[in-house]
Amino acid sequence: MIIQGLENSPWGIAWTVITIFIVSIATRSVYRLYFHPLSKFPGPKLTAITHLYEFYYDCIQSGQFLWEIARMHEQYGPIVRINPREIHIMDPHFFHQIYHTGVQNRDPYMVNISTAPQSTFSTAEYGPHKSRRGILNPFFSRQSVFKLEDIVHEKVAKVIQRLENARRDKSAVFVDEIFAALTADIISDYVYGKSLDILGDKELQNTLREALIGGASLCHLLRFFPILVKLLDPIPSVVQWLSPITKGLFDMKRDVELQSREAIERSIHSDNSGPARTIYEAMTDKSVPAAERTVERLRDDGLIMLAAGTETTARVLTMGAFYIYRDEGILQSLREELIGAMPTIDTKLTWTQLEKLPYLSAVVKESLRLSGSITIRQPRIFPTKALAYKDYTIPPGTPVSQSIHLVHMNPNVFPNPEVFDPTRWLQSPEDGIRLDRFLVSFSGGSMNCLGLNLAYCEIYHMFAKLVRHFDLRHLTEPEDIKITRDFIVGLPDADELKVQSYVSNAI
Ligand code: HEM
Repeated sequence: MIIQGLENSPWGIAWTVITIFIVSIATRSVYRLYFHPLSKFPGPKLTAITHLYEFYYDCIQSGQFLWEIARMHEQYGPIVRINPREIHIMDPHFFHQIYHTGVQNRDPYMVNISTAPQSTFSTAEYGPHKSRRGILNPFFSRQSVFKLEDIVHEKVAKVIQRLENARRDKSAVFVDEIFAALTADIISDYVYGKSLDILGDKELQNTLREALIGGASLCHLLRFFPILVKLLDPIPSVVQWLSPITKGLFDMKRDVELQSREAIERSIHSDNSGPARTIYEAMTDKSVPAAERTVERLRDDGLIMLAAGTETTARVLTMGAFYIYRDEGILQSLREELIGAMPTIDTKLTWTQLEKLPYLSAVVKESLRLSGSITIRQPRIFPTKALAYKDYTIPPGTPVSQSIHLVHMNPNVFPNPEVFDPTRWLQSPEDGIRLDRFLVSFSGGSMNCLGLNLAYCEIYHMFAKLVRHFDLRHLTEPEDIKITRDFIVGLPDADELKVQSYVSNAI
């Protein structure tokens, strides 16, 4: 259909291409608006037509789409079509109907954020995910965490020593850096049996954290341009050019790859008798299909465990420490309870004993709620079943999500959601409300967080020791840590969450 009279001119060809492009966009838009299976769902017309809406808020406006989703719900109600193919629900009572243990897949576009395509996290389909996850589960059960609790004790003691040095020197510390060193040291010890020992480094040089921040900066681009995930390994320079802070990510990948090669090498010469002692031993056991015992598989799961186990828990500790010391009443209530349970500062309690302390438990929950540890939504796809919500039937194959951060900031469930108020957790059972159902930091169902027991164990121990030993006077203000952007984890306006404080002895 070249325009008459212009058949052989470059203009004629250009016009034809442009015309075909416009007609195909117009046809697709009409289909998405009026004939698509999601056409009857509420939402702005533009989001129904194009992914550019989401692209604009996340890639151009720097991680803002989550807040745009909240605005859409204000206008259109609890169920909204947030892009041409996805439904978002904002109803905390419906969270566990989306995230449950039945057959469901992850959204293949969303898993690209991990930069580790062979990991369990990036395994979108239910069956393959289940078999990969089955190998890792035993290492993160409550029983396994109990066995390794000494690692947590030892690293928490190192944090206390560092804070003691800062107290003595009267120097201000970045508590976020200390907590990220703690969690990185624990998870590296846990996964490899060899700690990164960042807490032992004078400068707290944390390549793992740098790698994570670099990787997270790419997350939205990777969703929209999955080809970039394929370029990560063969042409890292392209990705580093797009985002220079990703250099740490590639250094990290190389390190983990080396560990993976060594583990595979060891497994070839091992007689495989007795139960696996380390995660890598389990992943290279001869009972695992050979196609799964590859360097890429070990590397990518190793990377995800290190990544997922570091910044998330560190944020809960940072946010919690910030709020505990900003409110004299909260600090005193917590300290009184801890002094009762730990008569001297050297008293060593177990995680199970700490869990029995009601005020500490309430502080842990409130810290999890407000930490914004994972802000990115995690859509689930029901491959064969339709999902009913109120008068709507969501067709099988549709990605459906509910953002953890929006559940935690819902004023109907958590009145004054911006306020750090541990008493809401103590009051709710008295009011006959099961508030715990709405604490969904670790998501839910069979694809939920693998490391939640380890995270709880770390948080309980660190808060107990911190408050028993020290007072903190923050130089950071609440507006500096207010979460305004979503880059997998919640970020403030600045590129990193930072809390700086002076340390003194607990009074
Ligand atoms: C407070 C700290 C943490 C929070 C808030 C958190 C939160 C989450 C969330 C929301 C998910 C996504 C689940 C989904 O798709 O529905 C996840 C997945 C995951 N987390 Fe955590 N996490 C934390 C700590 C940890 C730790 C300490 C580890 C240590 C290994 C860990 C390992 C993982 C892994 C491996 C996955 C992927 C699981 C899978 O695909 O089966 N996380 N986490």
